[in-house]
Parts: sequence; structure tokens; C-alpha cells
Amino acid sequence: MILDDLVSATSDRINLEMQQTPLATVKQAALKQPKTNAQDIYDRFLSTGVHVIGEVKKASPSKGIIVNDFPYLEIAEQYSAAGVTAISVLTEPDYFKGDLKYLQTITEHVDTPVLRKDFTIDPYMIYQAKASGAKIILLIVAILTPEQLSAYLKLAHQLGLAAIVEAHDEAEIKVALNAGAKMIGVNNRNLKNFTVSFENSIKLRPLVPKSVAFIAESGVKTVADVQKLAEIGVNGVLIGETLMRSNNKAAFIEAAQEID
Ligand SMILES: O=P(O)(O)OC[C@@H](O)[C@@H](O)c1c[nH]c2ccccc12
Repeated sequence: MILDDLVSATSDRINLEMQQTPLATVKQAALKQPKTNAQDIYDRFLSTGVHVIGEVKKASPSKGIIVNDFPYLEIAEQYSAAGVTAISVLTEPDYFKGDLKYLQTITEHVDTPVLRKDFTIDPYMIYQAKASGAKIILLIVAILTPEQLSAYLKLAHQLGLAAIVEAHDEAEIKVALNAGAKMIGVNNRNLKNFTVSFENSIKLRPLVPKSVAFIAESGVKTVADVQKLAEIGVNGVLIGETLMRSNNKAAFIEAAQEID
């Protein structure tokens, strides 16, 4: 399964990075960042309306290279100007052609909160996210033990980072809620066969209490898709490929945000 490959590639990469830059150094850099509060982020997503997270992504395992021209800072600035609630930046290099440096550059120039989109498997990556100016991290239930999930969520909150906890089915939603997740992302893309269906969001929405933000991820192609997801009561949508390919990102984002 693709998730296994992603985890093992991430594990190799992080082991190398830990040798090059020890945890203590990254911790120090994290502590130098301005203090932030995870609850502020959660509250923004819980406020009325559909909140758009625009994703900065050059490639993906399901689509290969999405765009050849990748002016990531300019794209992030466009998302920010259009008023997205957050910007997701892929930092996974092998399968998504991401880079932590992209995220760093973006957080240095753009005020909108940035999500580090990666396969978080070690606290090291959470300190790295904070040190790079991220305000949100991704925690994927399927690749963590419940104990790790709880511990990583706690660490994120201590550092002032919010977390999107990604769940794929009813059992994973329970694990996420038990761990104390305040924002749950449901991926509409099945990572086993890459098919996309909003059924997953529709089925799982009622299992998440209204005090926890619900983000529908992947496969949004049109403003009508956002409308469909708004109707089932999602707080946010995470849109990657469609925005990356769009020649008028602002128009798409603004139309999506007008839905109530
Ligand atoms: O490009 P899309 O179909 O709009 O999808 C965006 C986002 O949901 C997707 O990139 C994603 C969802 N969950 C992930 C976990 C890791 C990496 C990437 C993802």
C-alpha cells in the first residue's frame, strides 16, 4: 500500500535529518518562534461558512507531476490574498516533490496560517514544523498508534500548533476523538486505489461533534462540489490539484467562500 511506502520513505529521510541537525537544535529553533495558540486556529475553522485550505503541491503519487511551473511563494500569496483560512504546503520530497524550505519561505512572507502537510511519524517533525513557522500539522490516524496520536497531539498543542487529524473510517474517527482531536480531516481519496468519492465525508460527518471542526479533503473539482460538501455541514475543504491547475485561483476560492 502506498501509505506503507510513504511511511518508510519518511522514516529514512527523518533519520538522516536527525543526524544532520540534532533534535536539541530544532527544539531551540522552535522555541524562538512567536507564541501561537492552537485554539485560535480551531475557532477560525469553527466559525460560520466554508473555510478553504489552499494546497501548494507540485506532484502527488496519484497524479505524478501536477504543474511544471511551481512558483510556490507566488501561489501562496495568491491564496492568501483571496482570503483562504489556511495554506497547506507539502514538505514530503519523494512522492509530492515538496520541501520544508518551501514552507519556511512561505511562512516568512505570508501571514495566513500554514499547515505542514507531511507524514508525521516522529516528534522531531513536529518541532521542525514549529521551527519553520507552521501553525498547523497533519496527524494521520492510520500511520500512528493511539498512544502516539495522543502524545503528538499534546506536543503540538504545547507548541501552540493546531492539528488536523486525518481519519478514513468510523473506527479511526473514534480513535481521533478519543485522542482529543479538535479538527478532523476526512480524505475523500481512497489511498488503496486512489478513487475519490464524497461518500466518505457524507457517511462520517454525523460522527464528529459540532465542537470539532470537520475538514473534507481531496477531490474537489468545482464550486458545486464545495456546495455539496457545505450542505452536509463541513467546516472546511482542502483543495490541492484543482487550485494548482487553475488559471484563476482567486475566483475559485472567492466563489467557494461565498457559500454559506
Ligand atoms: O489535490 P486534491 O485532490 O485536492 O487533494 C488535496 C489534499 O486533500 C491531499 O493532498 C491530501 C489529503 N490527505 C493527504 C495526506 C498526505 C498528503 C496529501 C494529502
